Parts: sequence; structure tokens; C-alpha cells
Amino acid sequence: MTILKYQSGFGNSCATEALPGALPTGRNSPQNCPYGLYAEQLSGTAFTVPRAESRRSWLYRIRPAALQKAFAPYGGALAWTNQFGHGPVSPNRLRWNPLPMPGQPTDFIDGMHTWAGNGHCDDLSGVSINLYAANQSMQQRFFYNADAEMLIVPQEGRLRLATELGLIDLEPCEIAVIPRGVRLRVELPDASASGYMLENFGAALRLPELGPIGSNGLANARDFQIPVAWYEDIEGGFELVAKFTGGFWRTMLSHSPLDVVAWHGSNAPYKYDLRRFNTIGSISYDHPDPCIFTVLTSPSDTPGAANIDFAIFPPRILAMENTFRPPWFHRNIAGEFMGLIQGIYDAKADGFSPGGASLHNCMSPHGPDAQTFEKASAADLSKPDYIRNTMAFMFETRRVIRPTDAAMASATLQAGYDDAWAGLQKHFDPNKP
Ligand SMILES: O=C(O)Cc1cc(O)ccc1O
Ligand SMILES: [Fe+2]
Repeated sequence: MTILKYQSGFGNSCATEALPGALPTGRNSPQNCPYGLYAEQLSGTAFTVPRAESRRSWLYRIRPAALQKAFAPYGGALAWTNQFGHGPVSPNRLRWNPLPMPGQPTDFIDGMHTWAGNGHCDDLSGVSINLYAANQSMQQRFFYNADAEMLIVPQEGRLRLATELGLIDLEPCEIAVIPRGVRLRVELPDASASGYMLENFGAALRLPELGPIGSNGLANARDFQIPVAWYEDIEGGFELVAKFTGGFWRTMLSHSPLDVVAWHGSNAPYKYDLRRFNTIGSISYDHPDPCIFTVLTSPSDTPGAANIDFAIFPPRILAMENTFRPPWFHRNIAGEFMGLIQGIYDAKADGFSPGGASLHNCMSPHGPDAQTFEKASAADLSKPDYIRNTMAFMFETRRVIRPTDAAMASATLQAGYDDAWAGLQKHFDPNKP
């Protein structure tokens, strides 16, 4: 595959053209655009939000997106849902093995399996958490999601995201964010691909505040990569699948919608290599709260209680003294859904596999498994722990995370997850302070 070019930065206003002079100068909407292109605005925020929040782009394209026929219900994407139920949710800690590959040719859209979620796209609040397993590129078809911004976290196999605003190549340990409405075709350069996909119904993901950390650290803005303008000028019979209000719709197009020759603005897809994360932690004692590992956050209306935080547990060195170094035992207000991209997660010696998932909901007690507890309690703290070749992540949300019926019925649901803690011994001795 050719090495793609990207623009650098986060949330910045970009200007890019695939043909020289394709971007109109001095105005967004001239009477006639260069090369006979159509001008079209794609807004990702309300027009009047504060300027720092505003995300919108101007697209200069061969045909406007408006040139489409009526949608009818789409019969695929059968395992992708935004129905999370309203009844009581099990307080049990849950863990799943990886999703198996489908037996039939299946693309990214039809290979999406919703595992959990909360809120609803109608309310512009909440998330859906999905696992995908695909073995075929999207062929002669395109997709857009009106309900959510999509955060794609590959676990195995590469993806090429051919989007209206340009091409993005993704490999495991990289992530991509696709804004609402952006039309794309997901291609598989390898035989198969699997991973995780978060639908964010709330405010667009952004970098967390750095507070006393200062002006550098965590995910640095310049490491985010935004595609350059790229287009295809193809006629034919194409399907366009849309997701809107939790349902799927299809129409036919007589041309590829990836026909944006130039664009400018701040509403664009982007990618980020998680291996570039500047991991910050304690260099004295105690294990800090996991928010120190936040890559991206979608705030809610309540300051500090995010609609979704995307945090990672990357390779790092632990040197804290007189400290139990792995994650502590805890019961949190937030819902925590975890995935593993590679290696071993340092709170779980066993049973949490790459491609698997775990769910610890509001007030469900969890933390290190028995093996990890015993090992860390006896560790020689004069030496640092080098945690290498790992990449776990957490979707943390302010609301209860409701597993779907499919996730609860899945053969991948582990029966004995509670046993991870069953070996914890009583160490209490009132005579030994
Ligand atoms: O449950 C987990 O493993 C995630 C987590 C990690 C950590 O370091 C502290 C708290 C927390 O919820
Ligand atoms: Fe936790």
C-alpha cells in the first residue's frame, strides 16, 4: 500500500486540495466553484456554539451529497443495535472472550456486534460499544452514521478508511475518529480484521484538559493525523447505507460519494497512534486514578462527569515506593468497559485476552485478580516494573453501561469470571499491626 500523507494537529482548521486551485479563495461559496465543483458545508456542532467548540468543514465536490434517491430500510447490520433495554442490569462483573470470525464473507458494517451501551442517539447523549469482526472490504457500497461519531480501535488486521475527506490507514495500536455524517468505505488490506468501535452520541471527542500537568503530555495535539483531500471520480451502481435513529437505511447512488476534491475546516476524521501517548504517573508513591491515562473525552453537561472517556493502559515503568503498584480494589460510580489490543493487562494475570472485553458497572467491586494481588504484595519495590508490549483501554462513562441481550447470550461470555478474585486470602491478624 502507498504511504499516505496527513495533516497534523487536533481540532485545527485545515485546508487541503487534491487539484491545484480547487479551494475557492476568499469565500466559501462563490457563484461558481473552481473545476465546476459544488460547495457543501458539513457541520458537526450547532452554528452558535462557542468558537472553540465549533466544528464545521466546507467540501468542494463533484456532486453534492443531496443528489440521492429515497432511502428504504436496510436488511443487514443485524447485530448492530442501539437498544440497550430499560430493565434492571446484572451487577455481576462480566468478561468475554474474543468474537469469532464470521463464517461467511462479512464486511465492517454487517460484522458489527453491539455489546453494550447507554443513552440514546436522539438525546445526543450516551454511547454504544461494539465489537467488529470482518473478512471482506465494503464492495460497491458506502456508509454514513448520522447518530454518532465513531471511534475505531483495531485489535487485529489493518483497515483502510476511504472517507469523503481523505484516506486513513489504520493498524492495531492506532485509533481513528470519524465525525457524524462522513461517508466512507472500509477496506481490509488483510484477510480479516477485528476490533472495537465506540459510537459517541454526545459532544465530539476532544483532548482532556491538562491542568497542572502543563502544556505538554498525554496525547499531544501534533501527533493527531488528519487526511489530505483525495477523491475518486467513478460512475456505476453503488449502495449507500445510512444509520439514523438507531436504524439502518439504504439507497442507490450512480456515482461514488468519495468525490470531494478539496476541503477546509475543522470537522474531519483523524487518526492517532496510541504508542505516541506520553504516559504520566506517580514517581513517588500510590497508584493514580486512571483518568491520568485519558486520550480523548466527550464531556457531558456536568463538569468532570464525562459522557465518555477513552483511556489507555500503555507500556510504562512503575517505580512507586511502598506502594501496591497495580490498580487497587475499587467500586466506582462510573461504568467501565475494557478491551485489550495486545499483551497482558497489569491488573489481570489470566483470562483477559487480546480481543476480549470486560464490564465493571457502577459500584461493582473489582480490581487485581488474586494472582496479581499476591505477586504485587510480595514484589521487590527497589526495582521498577517494566510493563512492556501491552495496550489495554477503557471506555468509562458516567452512566450505567447496559450489556445487550446478544452480549449476555454470547458463547464468549465467561462463566467463572468471579473466580478471578476467589483465591484472595484472609491476611488479617489483630496481633500484627
Ligand atoms: O478496573 C480497571 O482495571 C481500570 C482501572 C485502572 C486503574 O489503574 C485504576 C482504576 C480503574 O478502574
Ligand atoms: Fe475499574
